[in-house]
Amino acid sequence: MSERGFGGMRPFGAVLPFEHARQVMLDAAGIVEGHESVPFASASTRVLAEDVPAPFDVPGFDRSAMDGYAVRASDLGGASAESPLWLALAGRARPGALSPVSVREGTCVDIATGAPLPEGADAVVMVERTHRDGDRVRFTHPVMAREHVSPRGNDVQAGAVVLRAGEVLTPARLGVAASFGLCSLVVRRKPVVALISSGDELLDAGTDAGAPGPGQIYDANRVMLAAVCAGSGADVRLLPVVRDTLDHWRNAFDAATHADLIVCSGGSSVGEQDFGSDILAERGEMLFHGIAVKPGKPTALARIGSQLVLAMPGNPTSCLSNAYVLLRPLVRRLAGLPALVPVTRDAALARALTSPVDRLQFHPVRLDGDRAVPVFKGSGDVTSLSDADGYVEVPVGVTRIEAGRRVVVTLY
Ligand SMILES: Nc1nc2c(c(=O)[nH]1)N[C@H]1C(S)=C(S)[C@@H](COP(=O)(O)OP(=O)(O)OC[C@H]3O[C@@H](n4cnc5c(N)ncnc54)[C@H](O)[C@@H]3O)O[C@H]1N2
Ligand code: MOO
Repeated sequence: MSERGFGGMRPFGAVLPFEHARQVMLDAAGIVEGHESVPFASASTRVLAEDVPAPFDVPGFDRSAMDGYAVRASDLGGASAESPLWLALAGRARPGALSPVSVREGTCVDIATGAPLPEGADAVVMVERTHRDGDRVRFTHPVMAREHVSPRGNDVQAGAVVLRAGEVLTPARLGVAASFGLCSLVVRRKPVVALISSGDELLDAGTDAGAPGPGQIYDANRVMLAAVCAGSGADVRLLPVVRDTLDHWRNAFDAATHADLIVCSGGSSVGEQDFGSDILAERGEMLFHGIAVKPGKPTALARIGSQLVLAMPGNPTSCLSNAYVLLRPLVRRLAGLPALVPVTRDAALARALTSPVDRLQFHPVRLDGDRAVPVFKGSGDVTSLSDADGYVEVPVGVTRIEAGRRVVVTLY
């Protein structure tokens, strides 16, 4: 640990190509074990842990799909505008109860959408196609048997698996579960992600009020990382800011043994005070340190027993850019959520942009109609991404893209 060249600094050796690093990371991650039962109010976007079979038919009875009249189709065979047929009105059928009257030959029943079809009826005629005169109703069209009737079990038959383990709970799927009288579901446990910000300069807005002192800054990374992790299905735990000593790092890691994933920001580079990589080497197995990406090069991944640790750069833009392209897929994988499908836009680059020859660059851009406006200021500038809608990927080997060129923008 203490063997350091260059006056305590350790320069980066070889760094991994971005896609390689991303694959190493995804290969190291599996869905976390464990289930819990959650009420519907907090079930949206959770991942179902078990199949849900239908306990009964839906609808549970032959149901009218229209407001109108329940009839026997055979009674209206010859009905037309020229020779209308009249049926006697026998009563009313309303939702929530079986019809008190049945439909016998020559009669009809006034019925509401959603009401059980009265005994004897086999079709419904929309009210717009009829004319009522006292207790008689005139029909001018024939009707097919089953017309405007949703038969029992038409939507779902009892015993059919309507929701499957591994599916994400969307509003529609919650609606299906609700229609079976359920009010909670068994879902996969959320991965616990512990967030650590490190740096002697950092202030915590929660406890350190007032203007920063000389050389001090407010911690922005934990807030950004927490938002990305929570939006990717994690149960987020914020740990206190870690100061730049190995003992502080050790204490923080001791406090994070419950986490499935530890995400740190700061101290991931090669400086004398950058203990992030030291603690990873001390506690576990380093899977990589350094990625050929801009921003975000000093990023490390390690395994400590069953835990993963992703150590991100302190620079806010580097940290958040990596959170979008690395941390988000990692957390989604741990949570059992499907990989995000990138959403892209085609645009004309508003200004030329440059890129280092040896790193893949995720260059943030703002969309302005058909134009992609580069907005990257610097890795240390917290506003580089707040004005961005997405990024342009500039491959290794490409050092410049000229203004006016068509580019693909991947939205964040
Ligand atoms: N000799 C080299 N030096 C550096 C290299 C390199 O390859 N060789 N890489 C540079 C790159 S690229 C980056 S990115 C940074 C990352 O450094 P660290 O991860 O060690 O981050 P720190 O030094 O701790 O902080 C960098 C910067 O960010 C500020 N910071 C830190 N934490 C927060 C936070 N939670 N909220 C807001 N701002 C934060 C910190 O004050 C620093 O200004 O390394 C380069 N160096
Ligand atoms: O990798 Mo750094 O994020 O370029 O400043």
